[in-house]
Amino acid sequence: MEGKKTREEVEKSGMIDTWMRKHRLIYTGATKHPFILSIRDGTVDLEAFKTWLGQDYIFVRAFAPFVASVLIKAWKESDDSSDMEVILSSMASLNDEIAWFKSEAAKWGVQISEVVPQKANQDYCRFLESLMSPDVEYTVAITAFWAIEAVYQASFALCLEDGSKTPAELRETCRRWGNDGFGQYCNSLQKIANRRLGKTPDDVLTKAEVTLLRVLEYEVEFWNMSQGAA
Ligand SMILES: Cc1ncc(CN)c(N)n1
Repeated sequence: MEGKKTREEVEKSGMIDTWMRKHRLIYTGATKHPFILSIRDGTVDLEAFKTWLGQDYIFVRAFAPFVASVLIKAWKESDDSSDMEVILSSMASLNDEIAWFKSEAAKWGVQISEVVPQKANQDYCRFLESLMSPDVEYTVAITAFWAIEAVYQASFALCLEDGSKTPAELRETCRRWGNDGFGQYCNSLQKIANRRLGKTPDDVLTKAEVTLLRVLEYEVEFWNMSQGAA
C-alpha cells in the first residue's frame, strides 16, 4: 500500500523528483509547450522563432547576473566547495551563449539592439532580479537555477529525439540546450539542489517549492509570448 512518504523517504529519492511528480502538469506545460512541439513537428512559424530569439537574448543578459548572484551565495553559504565549479562553468558558457545569440540574430535578420522586451519577459527578468537579493537563500536560488536550465534542456532535447521533424536550420539551436553535455550539467545542478533541499528547514523548503512553481509558470508565459499570445 502506498501511503504519504515521510520527509526522510522523500530526501532519499530527492526532493526534485518528488516535486516533478507532484507538479507534473505545469512541468509538462513548460517542457512540451505548443511552440516546442511546433519545432519538433516541423510546423513552427519562423516569425515566432525570431520573436523567441530576440526576447531570449534579452532574458539571457538578465540571467547572467542572476547566475553571478547564485555564485556569490554558493561562496557564502554552500557546504560543498565543488558547487562553485558547476556555477562557474555555467557563467563561462553564458559568455559563449550571448555571442551565439548575436550571430544567430544576424543570420535571421533580427536587429538585436532594437528588440524591446515584452511584458512576459520583463516580468520574468524582474522575478530573476528579486531572487538576486541577499535575503534569498542559496537553496531557493539554486532550485530556481536548476529549473530554468532544466526546462530548456528537456524542451530542446524533445526536438532532437528520433522521429522529430525539426527543420534543419533550427537543429543547431536545439542542440545548444538539448545536447548530452547540457543534460549532464543540469543533472549536476539537480544534485546540488537535492542535497541542499534534503537538509533545509521546512520554511525554506516551502519557499523553494513556490519558487520552482513560479519559474515553471514564467517559462510557460515566455513560450506563449514567442507565439504572440497575450
Ligand atoms: C526563458 C529562458 N529560460 C531558460 C533559458 C536557459 N538558460 C533561457 N535561455 N531562456
